[in-house]
Amino acid sequence: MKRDDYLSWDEYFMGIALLSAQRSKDSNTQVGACIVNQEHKIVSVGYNGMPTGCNDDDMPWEREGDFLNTKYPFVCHAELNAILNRSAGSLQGCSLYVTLFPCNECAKAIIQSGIREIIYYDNKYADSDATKASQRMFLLTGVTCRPYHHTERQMTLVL
Ligand SMILES: O=c1[nH]c(=O)n([C@H]2C[C@H](O)[C@@H](COP(=O)(O)O)O2)cc1CO
Ligand SMILES: [Zn+2]
Repeated sequence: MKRDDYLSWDEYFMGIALLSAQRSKDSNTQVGACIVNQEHKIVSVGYNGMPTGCNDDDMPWEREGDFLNTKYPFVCHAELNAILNRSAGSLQGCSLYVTLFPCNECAKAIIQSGIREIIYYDNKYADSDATKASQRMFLLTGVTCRPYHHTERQMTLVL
């Protein structure tokens, strides 16, 4: 008999975004992203972290203080990493599963890459200007955004 409690596509791809977020060294916000093509094949994943070659232990992870002593000018966002990490092919028509609604800088990269759909898990900075700018650009360019529909499924991985 066919098993019926298998993961839906949305659960599967958001699950991979959530798992990827667990690689983040950011103690405040861990973000994961998973890019999927129209054939439901994963083409890339990413999480927020310092640029390759910038040692995590030598970089600031603070949120406040002098700008250059915070993480903000340095950290590479999960969505940008996922866009840049793909090994081959175009992202035209792809969907992005991401654990946090994209900021305006990532929105630009998302639009330029050809990604046409965003599924986001959390939108904790919904009131920020960055989010408002993203929404404006997504609306203008026809990139659809939908919140992830939580299924309340609990999963435990024994690693
Ligand atoms: O869309 C995003 N993608 C993403 O990877 N990030 C990262 C950058 C930072 O490491 C962290 C945000 O830090 P904080 O919530 O402490 O301001 O999340 C942040 C956003 C939205 O701001
Ligand atoms: Zn961003």
